[in-house]
Amino acid sequence: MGVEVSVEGLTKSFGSQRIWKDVSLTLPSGEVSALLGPSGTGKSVFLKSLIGLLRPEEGSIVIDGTDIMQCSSKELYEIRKLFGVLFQDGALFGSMNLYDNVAFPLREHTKKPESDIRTIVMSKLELVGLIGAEDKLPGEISGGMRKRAGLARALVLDPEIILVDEPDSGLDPVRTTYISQTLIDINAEIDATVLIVSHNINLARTVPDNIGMLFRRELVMFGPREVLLTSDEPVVRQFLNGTMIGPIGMSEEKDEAQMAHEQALVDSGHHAGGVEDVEGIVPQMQATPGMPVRQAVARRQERVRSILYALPEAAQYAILQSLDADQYDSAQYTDAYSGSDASTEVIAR
Ligand SMILES: Nc1ncnc2c1ncn2[C@@H]1O[C@H](COP(=O)(O)OP(=O)(O)OP(=O)(O)O)[C@@H](O)[C@H]1O
Repeated sequence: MGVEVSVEGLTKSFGSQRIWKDVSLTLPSGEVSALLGPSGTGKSVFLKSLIGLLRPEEGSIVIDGTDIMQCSSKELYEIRKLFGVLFQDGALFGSMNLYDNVAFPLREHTKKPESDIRTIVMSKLELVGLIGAEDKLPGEISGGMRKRAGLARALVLDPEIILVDEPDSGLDPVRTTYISQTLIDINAEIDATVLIVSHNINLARTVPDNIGMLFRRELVMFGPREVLLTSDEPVVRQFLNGTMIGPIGMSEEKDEAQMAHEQALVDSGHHAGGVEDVEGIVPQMQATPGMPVRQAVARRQERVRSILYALPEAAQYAILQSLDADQYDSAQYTDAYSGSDASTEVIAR
């Protein structure tokens, strides 16, 4: 099972530019989490901080018992071996074919013979659906194939934590769904802890077990998917529906006057863009039939049961709906609704 990543009070600035402050969250072991947020809110900076490529000025990042903010560079080197990272463009070497690109970390970091390397590389290429394309150069294949090759390379050292930066960027909706399915299948197969950074609404609605969102230099929320997907927070609703009406603006956050002006335009008949209000929760994607059972599902059910009372009412209801009726008698929890605090905005992390 993948390891837990626990972030506490993390703050990052570049010079006088504050990116985010006091970010605390825990990526549960072996579950798939997604970090959403408008462009420029520092999602990639967060991801790079987790692997120690950027250094926040405050806070802790505890991975497998080691705080990488405090540890030695030798310890950080060891911790990094737990990670597989898919950068936005796949970050492949342009002069190497896909086989050599995927084999690269094995040749660099292990002493495995070429016969073992071949077995591993081919199995990862098969997992991402690239068998037959081993001899192609990155420049000869589509963006979607480059991403899948980058994913295969991120997997060869059997990572316990997989970080994925915008798997959907540059892909059409269908290819985005295919790569989403691949991520779920990988989680089923190797039970790694996964963090996906994205602003793709479909992916956010269907892939992760847990969702967080960055906005205005803060983590607005982080928790089971049902919390964000049922949230009434204006910024969350606007983001999920992709409309212009709400606190998120084109280049920076809007002020009250701008919001009032836009609302007046819409009130007088102007289209606010985006999709119709999508209410409720669409089912989460499952591992492809024939793949191993995704262990995260049962673990997560146990986990959300234990924090159910601390969640907003709508999220509690959605979670109860999603739990297997055979295993779970929701009637015994009905009383919990009346006692819960529906105005809770930030949930237990
Ligand atoms: N190495 C760096 N030095 C200085 N500023 C940086 C550095 N890396 C990122 N930034 C700044 O940090 C802010 C957040 O960038 P980041 O790429 O993390 O945003 P993001 O949420 O991932 O955006 P997008 O969704 O558009 O990819 C930006 O203003 C960016 O210019």
